[in-house]
Amino acid sequence: MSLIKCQNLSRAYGSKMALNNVDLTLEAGHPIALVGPNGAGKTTLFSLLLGYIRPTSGSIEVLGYAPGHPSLRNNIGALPQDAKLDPDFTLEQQLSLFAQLRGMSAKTAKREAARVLSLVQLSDALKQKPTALSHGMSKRVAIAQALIGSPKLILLDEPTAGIDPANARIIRELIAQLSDSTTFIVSSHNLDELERLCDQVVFLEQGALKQQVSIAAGNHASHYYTLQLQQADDQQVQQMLAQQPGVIKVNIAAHHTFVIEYQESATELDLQLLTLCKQQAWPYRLLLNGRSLEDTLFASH
Ligand SMILES: Nc1ncnc2c1ncn2[C@@H]1O[C@H](COP(=O)(O)OP(=O)(O)OP(=O)(O)O)[C@@H](O)[C@H]1O
Repeated sequence: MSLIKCQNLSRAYGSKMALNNVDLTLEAGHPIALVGPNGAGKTTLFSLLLGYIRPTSGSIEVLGYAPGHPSLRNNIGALPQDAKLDPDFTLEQQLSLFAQLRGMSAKTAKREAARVLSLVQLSDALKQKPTALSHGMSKRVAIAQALIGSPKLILLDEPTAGIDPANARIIRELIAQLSDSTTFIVSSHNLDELERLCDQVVFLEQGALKQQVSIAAGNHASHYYTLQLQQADDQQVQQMLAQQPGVIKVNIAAHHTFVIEYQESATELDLQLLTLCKQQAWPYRLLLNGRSLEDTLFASH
């Protein structure tokens, strides 16, 4: 059984199609990235999966059930984009309450509150009220809430938006650590972060599913090198790289950064490229096996 199965899924707000005929099947496993420009329909998809809103047409199943089904109550958790905590209650009180709403006894719920707070490295804040927390800490508490009951699926809408690198790292490490038992779907605009975290990317644009790419180890790395120089005449370098044996195509991905697509048979191209840098006295910054997620999604083919 698939984790998520959407067939011809559409959702309109008035005349606006927020999602348009999306067919999507996702299996449980490593974290999945959900990306797309503002207004692409990411939050709408999350809201549909959680059963907060209903499709205008088409079908949607989570773990074989329609969203909102009681069997999903303990199997799906979420961090909404604008998660808010009640300023008047301690974290222990709030998280215990959420655990009780998921069917736990008061005693178990208290233990669960302590467990999830320790997962986000905030055990010391158990008796504190949200007003005592920084923005990054508040976000971690909101994520702790999504972890209550160890659901099989957790949807995280921009979990690291607006928080500092140290807090973002704690969140990333937590997602990686829990991924054996929970599948995370992470919506974010930070492609570098998603690339480090996720194996699969779902790309929405204007309500339509544009691409579904696998970035599992080596998968999108194959047959691409990314070469970055400290200084270069980009057009000239592009031309010379394109003339190398085994090279299919060279794109200028950014200032002084070249994505080189090559034939499988060109096994020594890395050496060739470094030799060329030396011969031409190009000051090189890095040579990377593969290409960035950004380039994978947005390169013109
Ligand atoms: N409640 C609503 N009423 C009317 N239109 C809505 C509503 N919610 C979303 N939309 C519209 O649906 C489209 C998809 O919105 P959605 O919030 O799902 O996008 P998103 O990909 O999450 O965007 P962002 O990256 O900005 O969070 C947008 O055009 C948005 O304006």
